[in-house]
Amino acid sequence: MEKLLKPLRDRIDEIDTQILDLLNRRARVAQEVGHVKNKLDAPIFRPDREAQVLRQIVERNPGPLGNAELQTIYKEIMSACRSLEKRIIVAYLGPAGTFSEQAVYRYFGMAIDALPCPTIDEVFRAAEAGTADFGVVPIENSTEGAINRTLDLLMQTPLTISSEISILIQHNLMTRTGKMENVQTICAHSQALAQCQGWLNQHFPNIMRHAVSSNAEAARMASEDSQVAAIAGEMASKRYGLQVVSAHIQDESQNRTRFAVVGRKETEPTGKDQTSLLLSVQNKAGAVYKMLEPLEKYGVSMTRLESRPAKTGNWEYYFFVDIDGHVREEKIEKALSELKDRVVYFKVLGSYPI
Ligand SMILES: O=C(O)C(=O)C[C@]1(C(=O)O)C=C[C@@H](O)C=C1
Repeated sequence: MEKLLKPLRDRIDEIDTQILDLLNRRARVAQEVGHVKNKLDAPIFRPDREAQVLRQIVERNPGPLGNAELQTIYKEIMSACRSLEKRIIVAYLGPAGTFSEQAVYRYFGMAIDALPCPTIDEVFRAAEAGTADFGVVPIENSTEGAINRTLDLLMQTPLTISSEISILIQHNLMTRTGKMENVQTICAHSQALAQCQGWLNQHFPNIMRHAVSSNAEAARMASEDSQVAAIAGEMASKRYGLQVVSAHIQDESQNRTRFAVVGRKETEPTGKDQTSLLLSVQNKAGAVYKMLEPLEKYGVSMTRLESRPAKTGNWEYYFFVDIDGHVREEKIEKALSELKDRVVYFKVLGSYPI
């Protein structure tokens, strides 16, 4: 067999030499881009440009490699090139090993410094103060609903949303050995226990369940105690050296969490963007309808409308609205300038590629 493989592997080696050369050529050009940006004091990370590169890859892909796999590879290539310009710091809701951390690496690639923060407030503060270049915060979970603290902080922050990431939340049951023989307790965050309730009732109805501060904390406990099993995501199993007993045990197979990337710079238009708005109207009949009328007039499609009770002031609700398009597109500008006159509170949270 080795004889048959040898010539094929020689060809792979040869191609790898070429790829290596091309990657380093690409990296040197990125370094030049970095020098130009430094001179002009321009932002190093450009979500709009990275989105464009990823779209081009899909458009030009002749196969047999799949689009999603190539995009993963390209995210890492750009992450590595970007880190030669500047290694960016990304704050997120810690501890390490959570789905938030997974979202950070999925979006920015591995060549960054991830900064775990104890609360969502701290994530915003780190990005506002410049301790971090960006923050990654959960906005909404498809089974648990909106993350209220994030929505409240988005209202107050000077930061803008520069991108959005959606992560499929897949829970694994894990122990030190990959077996359940000695396990007395299954630990996880209360939300994870809730999301896996049906599966746990069916498979381990007699093992005690214990809610802890995070799934990563459960994984850390399981790594130190063979009587503990943890429910957590892939990142936690890697970080704490655990073996998977059973993968993807969540009751809802399409359990997703959306995260916002918040930063101090606005994202440029790419031609395929979304804008997030925060609005409020007086509590009068037909006010919400009137608020949205300009969107219809200019043919702007709304992809999300979520209401939150206001805590102060003379109105009762504020609305998180996502629309298709970038604030710098003419039709969006027109629609928003009319919409502004019909509301008591108006804030553009950010425009970013979809
Ligand atoms: O085009 C740029 O502005 C670059 O800095 C290059 C590059 C890349 O590797 O393609 C790297 C970082 C930016 O976020 C966008 C793209």
